Amino acid sequence: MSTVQAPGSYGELQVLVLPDDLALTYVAEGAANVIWRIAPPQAEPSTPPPTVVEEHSASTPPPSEIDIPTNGDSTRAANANGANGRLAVDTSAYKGVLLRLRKCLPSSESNLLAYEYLSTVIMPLFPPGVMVGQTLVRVPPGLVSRANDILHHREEAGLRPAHRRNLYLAGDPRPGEQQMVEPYAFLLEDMTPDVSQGEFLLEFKAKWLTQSLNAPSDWKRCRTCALRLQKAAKALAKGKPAEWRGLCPFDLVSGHMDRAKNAVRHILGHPRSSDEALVQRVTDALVACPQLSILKELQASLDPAGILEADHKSNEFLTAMTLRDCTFFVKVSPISVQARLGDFDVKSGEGGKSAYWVQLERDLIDGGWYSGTEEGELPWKEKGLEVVCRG
Ligand SMILES: O=P(O)(O)O[C@@H]1[C@@H](OP(=O)(O)O)[C@H](OP(=O)(O)O)[C@H](O)[C@H](OP(=O)(O)O)[C@H]1OP(=O)(O)O
Ligand SMILES: Nc1ncnc2c1ncn2[C@@H]1O[C@H](COP(=O)(O)OP(=O)(O)OP(=O)(O)O)[C@@H](O)[C@H]1O
Repeated sequence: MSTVQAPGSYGELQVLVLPDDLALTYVAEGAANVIWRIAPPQAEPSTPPPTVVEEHSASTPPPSEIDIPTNGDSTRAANANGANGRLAVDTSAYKGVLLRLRKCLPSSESNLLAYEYLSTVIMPLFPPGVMVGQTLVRVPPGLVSRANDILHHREEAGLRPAHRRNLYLAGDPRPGEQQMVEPYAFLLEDMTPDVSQGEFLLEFKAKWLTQSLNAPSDWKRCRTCALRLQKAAKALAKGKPAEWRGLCPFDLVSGHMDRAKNAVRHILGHPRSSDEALVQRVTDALVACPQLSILKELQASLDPAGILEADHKSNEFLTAMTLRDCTFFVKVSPISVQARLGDFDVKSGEGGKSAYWVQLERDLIDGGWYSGTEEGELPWKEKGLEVVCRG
């Protein structure tokens, strides 16, 4: 796929249908989605294996596969950017994949729209193998209902994070459950580390890799550090603890080993940050990975006017904002470091977000957060603790 197609011009899409009796295990959740490990149901020794759900040629769709009619005329399988451009799914065991089910959050996009955006806008921007592989699948309502039962049980047992309670999965048709239509879900390339092999997973956002074009010419801080300090000052004013030291994206892409290592120490966190060999290994891998330079270039080229002047309805600008908010998943093993990009959430600028972006930028400029002239007795104003970024 080498051209960007506008959403809406999407071709006929072949989508895998998951069996509704898959075994589900809760893995994690964010604000908008819950991640599950899936496995075939326990088969009786004499019964045939469960319905095989995998890719077939367009001319011979299996019974478990459906076509979504759309307004284009091409046919494509609903897979996005796995190791070689497609996510291979071992459906006999669903090995190497996780299931992502969407919560009933009205502000989030439907999975079909999210997939359309991902495959027509985002995926063509990257070479194969640099994104977390994703596949759109159809989920039977019974599967969602069982997943919701698990969430209810976890909540009753006090196992669900407090700030995630009272929000359940979309697509559960049972009366009494939160109602939102969502027939689709994603299979994701599983980045879970094998801790028994000494692996661990790092998750971080590289945020703004180039300076905001609206920052004053005598800026001392990058957009990400300026905003972090502004947020920290607000928290401190309310008597809350605040993390004001963090990853400076400019260090990561500076081309200077010492600065890049400093950024990686923030990503690794304590106590891993004091393992110099590990810091060096992860830094070498990140500075060599294609994702950072691609993100940096795209963020700049897709937002050439700056957030105060940009057309906030243009796909280019909105994609630049998406690329400033995507997540790095970095699996570190004793012998390798594997980086993938994920969480390319569609930004629409709607619901007051566009106005928020403008106001935030004005506040950063007018409040002196870029120039380092903000008012107040703040911890980073002490000699030796100043937060100053370099381009
Ligand atoms: O405003 P920022 O730069 O702090 O980014 C927001 C993120 O904050 P963080 O990465 O923690 O600094 C924020 O992340 P968290 O919710 O803090 O995890 C969201 O990703 C938010 O996007 P949206 O409103 O969900 O579309 C992000 O908002 P936008 O990317 O739409 O500005
Ligand atoms: N491909 C993956 N491999 C391993 N773990 C994953 C994967 N995708 C997500 N996770 C885990 O699940 C968590 C929640 O997933 P995800 O970020 O998709 O949820 P979300 O609701 O979109 O998050 P947000 O709060 O950013 O909206 C992640 O923080 C991560 O720990």
